[in-house]
Formats: sequence, structure tokens, C-alpha cells
Amino acid sequence: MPRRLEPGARIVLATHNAGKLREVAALLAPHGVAVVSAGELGLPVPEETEDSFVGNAAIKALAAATAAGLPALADDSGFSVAALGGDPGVRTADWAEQPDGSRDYAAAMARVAALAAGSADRAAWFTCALVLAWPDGHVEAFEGRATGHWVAPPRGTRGFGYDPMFVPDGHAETFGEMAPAAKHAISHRARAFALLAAACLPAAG
Ligand SMILES: O=P(O)(O)OP(=O)(O)OP(=O)(O)OC[C@H]1O[C@@H](n2cnc3c(O)ncnc32)[C@H](O)[C@@H]1O
Ligand SMILES: [Mg+2]
Repeated sequence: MPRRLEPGARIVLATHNAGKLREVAALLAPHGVAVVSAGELGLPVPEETEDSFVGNAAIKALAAATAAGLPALADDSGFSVAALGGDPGVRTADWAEQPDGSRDYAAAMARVAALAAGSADRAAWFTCALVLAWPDGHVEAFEGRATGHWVAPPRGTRGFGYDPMFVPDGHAETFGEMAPAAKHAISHRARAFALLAAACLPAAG
């Protein structure tokens, strides 16, 4: 049996990414769970040393749960391109990292497009792993995927990260052009969250 949070429980959202924080907080809102972010608690950014999304989400969730003494929810996610053998994948954030530590997503999207342009296979997908960890080391893990294709140049200013270069299956707009509610209806994060909610969260009110 999965472990479930009590109604009214307080949890840490173990991410330093503002886009993810906004999306996960919106998904959590109907479940009556009180949320505090890793940034608000001044928690450090742990090193993501695993080669799987679930592995890295577990590192982040366990580090935050232990440091805060509260259950913690972490998201590890990434963008994969079939023509690149699934890259950048778990290294998606690293591909955007600049020498000064800042992130340049325009440059990262241009690099992905340049490397993949030689192939007729435009298939791409986002993956999201959500891991809920407790201070005693217990973890519950869930994964969701959204499939589609990549486009260049990037389109749209909504969303975050690589959203402007991804068109999900059955749609014409990129995640960067869609309304947030439309992205939530089909995204990798929403799919992982639906599994998490069914197993571990108080029923939505
Ligand atoms: O580790 P935390 O603190 O949660 O924040 P992060 O931004 O470093 O997150 P990851 O290590 O999981 O790296 C995920 C990368 O994939 C990108 N990404 C994840 N979900 C995305 C989404 O829904 N749309 C666009 N890009 C996304 C994101 O911008 C990052 O570059
Ligand atoms: Mg990260």
C-alpha cells in the first residue's frame, strides 16, 4: 500500500525552478495540502548524480524531507529528442547552463535543433518524475510522459524552459503558445501528478 498524506498536511516543494513551482502548486491546490518551497526554507540545491529521472527526483525529495523534517515532493524532468537518442534527457537543465551558472534556454533550444536538424525523425517527448519522500526515508515515485515533435524556431512566450520548441501530439500549438490550463490537461507533469494524487494525496476538494 502506498503511503498517503493526511488532509491538511504541510509539505515542502523541493524545487528551485519557478516554472515547475507554479505548475505543481496549481496541481496541488485542490487537494488541501499546505505547501512551502525549498527556496522559502533556504534549502540547498543538491547535486543530481543519478542517470534516471526518478533517481534524481528521489535525491531532491529526500534531501528536502530530511532537512525540513516534513514530507517533500520533488520533480525531475526533461526533454528528449528521438534523433538524439533521447538527449538531452536527464541532462536537460545542464544543456542550458552557462559558464556563470545562469541558464540560457534560447541557446539550449537552438543547440538541440541544430543537432537534430539532419534527421527526418522529429519525434520528441517530455518526461516528469515526481517523488514524494518522508523524513524517515520512505519514498513514493511516479512518472508521466507527453509525446509530440520538436519545432524550430521556438514559438510562444508562455510556460518555461523548452516549452516553445515542443508541439504535443494532437495539437498545433507549442507548449509555449498554449494557455496554462491546456498544458495542464496533457502535460508530462499533470500525468505524473494524476498518479501521485490517486495513490498519495487527500481527495481533491
Ligand atoms: O532541480 P529543480 O530545482 O527542480 O529545477 P531544475 O530546473 O534544475 O529541474 P531539473 O533538474 O528537473 O531539470 C529539468 C529541465 O527540463 C526543463 N523542463 C522540465 N519540465 C519542463 C516543462 O514542462 N516545460 C519545459 N521545460 C521543462 C527545465 O526547464 C529544466 O531545464
Ligand atoms: Mg535540477
